[in-house]
Amino acid sequence: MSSSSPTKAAHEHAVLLNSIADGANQYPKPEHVNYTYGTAGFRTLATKLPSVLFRVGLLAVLRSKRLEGATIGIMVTASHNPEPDNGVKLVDPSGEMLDPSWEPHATTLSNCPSTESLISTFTTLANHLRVDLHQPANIVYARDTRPSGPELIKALETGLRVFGDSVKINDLGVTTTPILHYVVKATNDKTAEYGVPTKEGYNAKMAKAFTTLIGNKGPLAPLYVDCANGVGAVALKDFTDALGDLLPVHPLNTATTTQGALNHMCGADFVKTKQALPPSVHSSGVLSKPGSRACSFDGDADRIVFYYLNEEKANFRLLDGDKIAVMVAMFLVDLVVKAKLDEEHRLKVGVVQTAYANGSSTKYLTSRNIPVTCVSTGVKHLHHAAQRYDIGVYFEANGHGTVLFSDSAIKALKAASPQSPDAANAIKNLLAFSELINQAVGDALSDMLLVEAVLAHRGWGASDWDAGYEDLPNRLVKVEVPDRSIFVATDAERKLTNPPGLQEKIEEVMRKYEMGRSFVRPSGTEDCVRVYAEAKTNSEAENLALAITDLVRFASGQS
Ligand SMILES: CC(=O)N[C@H]1[C@@H](OP(=O)(O)O)O[C@H](CO)[C@@H](O)[C@@H]1O
Ligand SMILES: [Mg+2]
Repeated sequence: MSSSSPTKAAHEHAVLLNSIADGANQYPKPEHVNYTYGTAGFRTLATKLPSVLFRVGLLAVLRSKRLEGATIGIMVTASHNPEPDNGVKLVDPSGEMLDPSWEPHATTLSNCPSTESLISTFTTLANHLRVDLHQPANIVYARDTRPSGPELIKALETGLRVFGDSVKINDLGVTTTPILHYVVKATNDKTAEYGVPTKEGYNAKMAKAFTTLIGNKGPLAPLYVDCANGVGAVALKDFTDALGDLLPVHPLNTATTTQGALNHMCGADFVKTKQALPPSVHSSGVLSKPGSRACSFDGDADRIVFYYLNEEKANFRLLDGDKIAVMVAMFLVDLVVKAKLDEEHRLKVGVVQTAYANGSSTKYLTSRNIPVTCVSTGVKHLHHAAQRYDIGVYFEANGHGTVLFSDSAIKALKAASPQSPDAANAIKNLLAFSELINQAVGDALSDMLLVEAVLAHRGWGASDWDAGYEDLPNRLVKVEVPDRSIFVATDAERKLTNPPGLQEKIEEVMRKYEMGRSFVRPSGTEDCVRVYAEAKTNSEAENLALAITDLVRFASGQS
């Protein structure tokens, strides 16, 4: 579009509104559905989402135009949720989640009941946000393997195309959430240092960093990877083709086109919540060989958990996000010490957790003088808190996390003049880790390589890694309540301020259990309240969870 004359501009604006109306009429909003852009964007049954996708397309273009054509990402996925669900979230130019101040705009647009109200809300929004509609826009999008993906992408593309030639689109096809984040970040990186903004660029960058880190320590022991029958299977295949035989990867649960298979009885969420092997991994027998370890991705490959069978009793042992954070933070602290940077450049390594982190992990870190910050659930909170350290390690217990290196940390490492070959080696490795680890978002594939690289450097197997600390037995319970909005949490969601009096009751019950800790918060992604409980023994954790669940039911009017 050009703005050569006021009449022409008015005409172009009218044409735009007409084409929005045409598109909107193809994708009417279903009645009686109320959408919210939450922690993970929009997420619900896929059949309810076409109108949302069309409107998200409009919003993404507004955001890109507002940011002078910076590339905005759109990911169509419902992660670990069941196959009939789907979802969509926006990615900001830095590769981070959409700026929270724009979340309400997404919610407002998606809830306009008619084409007319959509047009008027769009116009108001564009004015209010001071978007110059003549600016160009750049959008990159991708989807996971869900069967509903192609239809939803069509709706999204209809939303993008109403702007005509002013919008450039880059369709990454079927790929993981973290690869989409990587491409967004790399595309917007003016220095072109982050990497080539393609899937191939991602694979090449990681293969190079991993090769630097493993050197002649490879080939490593075989690793079994449960891909949750999702997009991780596709990405893993592409990556291992690029890597060669340094890490012999054996993918499991790769049935990406089998109906109903996605996340079904497998994947990181299954393993973490059931605290058990996926039956398919169990029956494959791959873990019965002593020293074997495996990991599970979730449906869009942004989470990972590891596990193995302990040798004496063949008991299942989970190595979750907390175990990853602890091992990685301890290792990076050691590398920083070895790097012997000058006092003024000494890098501060810190860990960010949520209230779901196992109490033993927090205790282990703090007793070793590693600073720990606790923040509210949701990656955006962790990510921002991690940015306050030179090297910020953040993981949710469920396996979603990464390690952020600040710009000044990278500068200090690049400028350092090492005093010894050991120091030079530590600096080289720290820089290689900063390349290997996805700087935009938690990434199962990158985290898998991170864990394997640390294990290789330590000379550890899974049981050595596990030996650091013993998790407190814990339970996570989903409680369905008539109205979860009455539950209001504070203090990084460790306490409730509402319903009145409930927090005192929770604490009274908690005190009865040795090492008991419990908290209640409304979910940001599902219509439920979550109860977390941990205590010294399994049965105490179970009983504490039951007692707190009863309190929650009672407080919400159920008996
Ligand atoms: C206990 C738990 O695992 N909560 C998950 C879940 O959030 P809830 O707000 O608890 O529904 O989904 C989020 C998005 O994927 C993830 O960040 C978070 O860790
Ligand atoms: Mg996920």
